Amino acid sequence: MTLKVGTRGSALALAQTRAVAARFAGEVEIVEVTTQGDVDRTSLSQLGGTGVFVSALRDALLDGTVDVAVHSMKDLPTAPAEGIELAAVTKREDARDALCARDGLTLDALPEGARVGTGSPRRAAQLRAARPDLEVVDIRGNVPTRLARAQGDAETGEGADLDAVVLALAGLRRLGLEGAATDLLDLSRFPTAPAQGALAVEVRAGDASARAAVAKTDHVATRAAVDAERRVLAGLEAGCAAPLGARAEVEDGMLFLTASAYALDGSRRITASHAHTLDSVSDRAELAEAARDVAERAVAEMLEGGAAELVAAAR
Ligand SMILES: NCc1[nH]cc(CCC(=O)O)c1CC(=O)O
Repeated sequence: MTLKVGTRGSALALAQTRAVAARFAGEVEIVEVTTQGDVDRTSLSQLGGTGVFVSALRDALLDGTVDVAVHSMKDLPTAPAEGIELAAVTKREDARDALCARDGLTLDALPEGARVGTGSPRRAAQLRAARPDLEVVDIRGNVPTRLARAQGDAETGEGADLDAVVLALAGLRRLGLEGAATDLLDLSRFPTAPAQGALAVEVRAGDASARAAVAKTDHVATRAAVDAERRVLAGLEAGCAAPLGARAEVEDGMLFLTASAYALDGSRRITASHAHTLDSVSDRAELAEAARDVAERAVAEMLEGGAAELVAAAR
């Protein structure tokens, strides 16, 4: 039986879905599903609510149009979805954000007052914190559209109205556009969205054959890391548009987590870092417990420091 794999129709979604589906067992068919996020041109920060990219795909899964749904994991709301199980979390790509600037410029080398585009309140706050002189411009659209704002038309170079845009390196790589990156922003100064760079593979709850077909693409350490990061989002009751960065990693027998909440204007950053020592780096139950533990401690510390106020300001 052919496994029907649902995806958004954007070039990025198609590229990443094809890449992960190639590793599923048996025959697969890729099915494009249109989501509200693809249709709506409103600013992401205006759209409100979480998961605009996700619900149409989940509906297609639940009504049997597809057997598997592949999402960018950072676009998934943290609330569990009725009737759906997370069958696999793929090994994370480089999670860093990339500055894509005209003339090969780095963030430090951008001229005073340069115009930098992003639709993400987190990236906007981080940019303002690093370079208060920059003019941060709210942009939307798919990756090539956003790139064109800084690069102009692919052939003529005309029509660029920004000096740079910030995009996820993982997305650029999957599209073969990594060459557009002119500066890779380090994760300690620019922690990225929870789960950035990982893909979520969902199946209908209890569908053992679909679960088995995708099982090989599950990466235990990535699952634990993004679980910890997403627990911070949930613990602060923040949505995907919150000015919140988080980075977790399994390394040297420990699960590390660092998370930061920002004031939208970049004037404040509240950071917490915690680690949990593991007896085994491949024991799922222990990793899940470690993720819960580091996230709980980070959330408590951030709330103590006033993070609720920062996150609420972005609603
Ligand atoms: N919010 C859009 C989105 N969702 C996932 C990615 C690509 C990177 C990833 O898989 O995390 C992007 C584009 C971007 O942020 O530049």
